[in-house]
Amino acid sequence: MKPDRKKVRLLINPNSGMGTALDRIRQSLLDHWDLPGTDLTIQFSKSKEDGQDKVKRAVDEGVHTLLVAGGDGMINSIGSVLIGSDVALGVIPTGSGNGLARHFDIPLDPSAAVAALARAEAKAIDVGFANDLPFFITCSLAWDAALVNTFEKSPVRGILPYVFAAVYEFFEYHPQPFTLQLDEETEIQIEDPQLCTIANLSQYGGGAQIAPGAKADDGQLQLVVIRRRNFAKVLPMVGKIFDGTIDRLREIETHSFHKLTVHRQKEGPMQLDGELLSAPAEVHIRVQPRALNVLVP
Ligand SMILES: Nc1ncnc2c1ncn2[C@@H]1O[C@H](COP(=O)(O)OP(=O)(O)OP(=O)(O)O)[C@@H](O)[C@H]1O
Repeated sequence: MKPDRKKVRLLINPNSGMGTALDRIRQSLLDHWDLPGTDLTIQFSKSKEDGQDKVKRAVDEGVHTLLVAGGDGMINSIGSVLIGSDVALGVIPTGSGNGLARHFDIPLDPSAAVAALARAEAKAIDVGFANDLPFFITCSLAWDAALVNTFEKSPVRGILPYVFAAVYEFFEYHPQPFTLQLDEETEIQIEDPQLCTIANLSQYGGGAQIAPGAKADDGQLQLVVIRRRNFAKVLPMVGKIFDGTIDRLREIETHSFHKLTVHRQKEGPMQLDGELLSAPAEVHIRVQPRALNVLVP
């Protein structure tokens, strides 16, 4: 069914630590979205599967705008169903990292986000795929993936446990050699890759900008690689990642590409939009240009 502009649906992740945000989101919806003639419905996404079923139904029912209150993991699971559709995805950030919302300057206060999205335009953004699994923000394959394992065990969310996990895994993670085949033209061999991130948007979340120059709709992805260094050399990089100047460091290699194959010696961790998976030794990355419509204020 063709989307009907009047049909707006809000899907809420009750697992993403919303606290009192729900009341404020409700009020902001009434103020900015519940206009005469609008068919506004609110649903909860109890799990990834439940959310995806509800989104499929929303698409079938001709919903035009799907607002999602959740973190980057939730956005990934819901957005995956919307790839290639005409539905506009509006992100109300209630997660801990909120990398997608930060990239697009969507207000981090959920009720302010609801208001800003009411005035936003839909913009088609690129979607990355790693072994056919979609990602909108980043995919990581080395220490930058392994640290998510430690972060997920932390009972608290936010930037501090993330930094703690990064330091802890810095000493635990043992790099394995990677061969990187970019667009069938360039081959790069790296004996000791510490960090190997593929970025569609600029940051992991929490303000940590790993690819400050990444553009959402340029039809390309960015590969960012850092070789193993001693801890004293890595420490100054932390400030650079937060002030958006990490790409000026000599130690960083950045390449834009459409297609990339990563050959590792053995299987290893993979991070997709903040979620940790185990991936085989060979990972195929590609981009689908302008495949997802996102509301950008
Ligand atoms: N569609 C979904 N519906 C309900 N829960 C989901 C969905 N997708 C993921 N989750 C789970 O919800 C929890 C919170 O995830 P979410 O991505 O919303 O927030 P977060 O992880 O704090 O945010 P961020 O990724 O921005 O740091 C996780 O346990 C995640 O596995």
